[in-house]
Amino acid sequence: MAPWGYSKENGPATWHKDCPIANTGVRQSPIDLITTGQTCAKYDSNLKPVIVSYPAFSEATFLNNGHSVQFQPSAGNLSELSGGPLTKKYKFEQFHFHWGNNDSEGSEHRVNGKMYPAELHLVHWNSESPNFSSFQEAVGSNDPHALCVLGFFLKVGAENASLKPITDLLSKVKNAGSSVSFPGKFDLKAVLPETLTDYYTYDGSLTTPPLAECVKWIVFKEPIEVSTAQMEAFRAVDDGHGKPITGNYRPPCPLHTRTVAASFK
Ligand SMILES: NS(=O)(=O)c1cc(F)ccc1F
Ligand SMILES: [Zn+2]
Repeated sequence: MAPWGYSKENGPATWHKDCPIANTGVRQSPIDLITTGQTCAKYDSNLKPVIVSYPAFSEATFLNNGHSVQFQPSAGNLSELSGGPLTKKYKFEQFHFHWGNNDSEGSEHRVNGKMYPAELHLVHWNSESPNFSSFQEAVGSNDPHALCVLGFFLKVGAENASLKPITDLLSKVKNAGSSVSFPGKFDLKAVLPETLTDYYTYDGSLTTPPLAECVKWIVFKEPIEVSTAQMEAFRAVDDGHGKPITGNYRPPCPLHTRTVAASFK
């Protein structure tokens, strides 16, 4: 079977062939975050602000893996996540993006059916579990909260100076399989909104194969602005089959018996 992707031949509707959980799973991601009505997100006053400790990364690789672009710091990175719905401390692993080929599509999560042009995922793994001591082990652990992914919507507006070092590098990883060592330091904290208080949170999965159901999702209400030029830079990245990656997002999955909590009214 051709490796998975987002085309007609190998896209989300075909993933169940190698990954049955795509169709049988009851906590798959992404989902449509509904804010009113029956199955809507429920305000939980116990939900605290998310706490991130992201010292500027000094050593990292930026790569195009054919289905996204990913920023991966060296193993020594000390970036951590806690607070919010979490009871443990999580270690930062990588961040990557999902985007579309126009501004009306591209995000994986949706809000009342609305898609944003892109979505940033900050991936972390529980560094306090006795059952695993690496990201890869965490993914294979069957622990329901082995991973925590922070999702931020991107919307088109002013140029994002904090993300410019990343979007300026996209042309250097145009070819699938290419990677560059990130020049200088990158301050991820500067990319995020000041306050990480307003978010949706629910139990879900990886949104690409192996679709493991091990993710505590935290999706922030407040989008991050990027310019049209910055969005266009994502759309020029190739998928390894001579075509640009122009829609590396999985459609929303059924909620089943899950509930979504909101940290805000
Ligand atoms: N899109 S995702 O954040 O669910 C994700 C993160 C990984 F580390 C691996 C696979 C994934 F699909
Ligand atoms: Zn992702």
